[in-house]
Amino acid sequence: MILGKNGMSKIYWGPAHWKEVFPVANGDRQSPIDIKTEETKYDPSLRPLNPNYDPASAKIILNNGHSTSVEFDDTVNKSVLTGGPLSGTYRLRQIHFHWGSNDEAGSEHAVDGMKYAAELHVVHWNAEKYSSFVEAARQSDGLAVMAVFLKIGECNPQLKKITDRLDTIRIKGKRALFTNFDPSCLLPKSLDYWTYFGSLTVPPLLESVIWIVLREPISVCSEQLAKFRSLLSTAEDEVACCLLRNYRPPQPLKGREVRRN
Ligand SMILES: CCCCCCc1ccc(S(N)(=O)=O)cc1
Ligand SMILES: [Zn+2]
Repeated sequence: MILGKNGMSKIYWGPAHWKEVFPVANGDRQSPIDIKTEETKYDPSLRPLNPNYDPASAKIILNNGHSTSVEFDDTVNKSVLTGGPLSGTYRLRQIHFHWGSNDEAGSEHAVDGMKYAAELHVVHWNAEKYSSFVEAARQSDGLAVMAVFLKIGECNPQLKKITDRLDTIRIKGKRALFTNFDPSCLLPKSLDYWTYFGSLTVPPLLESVIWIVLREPISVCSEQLAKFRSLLSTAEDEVACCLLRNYRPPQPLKGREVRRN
């Protein structure tokens, strides 16, 4: 572990320093990106997205210090994503969020330079070809992440199921039971999407993600976002520090194509 002058591990120094520990940060297929809609290419071979989730797969909600996630049982093919740009069946692993210190920014992907207030990531892995999430995370077609933009507006009753539990997992490392939850309830009406080949947006930044970015945002109100910002990035025995922002800025496209259905 490389420690910085303030004794913090370099990872927590933020995106500008990640390349010192993870050289792939300067790779050819890094995420997120700014999607320039005029340059996206219609691809008739892209199929409709087909998310098929069982609410019983939901297990726990946790605060890992850099986001809050809901973890699902991915030992069987009970909650899967097929269709879209994907060949084969990708198994649901977890969902998590990215947000900013105010409502003006917080999403990781941008659309024509515009950032939304937050972004939901629905993380799946290629269980047809690989035997575990960690193995899949090292393969170029190992992961599929569906990104949903959160736009400031009406409070979102479906998101309330998550924001109402955040006060029980304020401290890094805390987890709580969280079941009977189908993440499809957080998807917009339209499943139209952009898709491109990219990476994890946090260390180890592995270039193993087929990104599927939904074009229609869902709504979130300021009060709900404030609850995400009140999560702590610190553990019990540390001086409390709020998780005010956890988004990586857009990365160079390096010639990649962004397709749309
Ligand atoms: C070898 C273990 C890898 C754990 C990677 C966990 C992770 C999953 C998704 C994302 S995100 N923001 O790109 O959707 C980031 C990190
Ligand atoms: Zn993410």
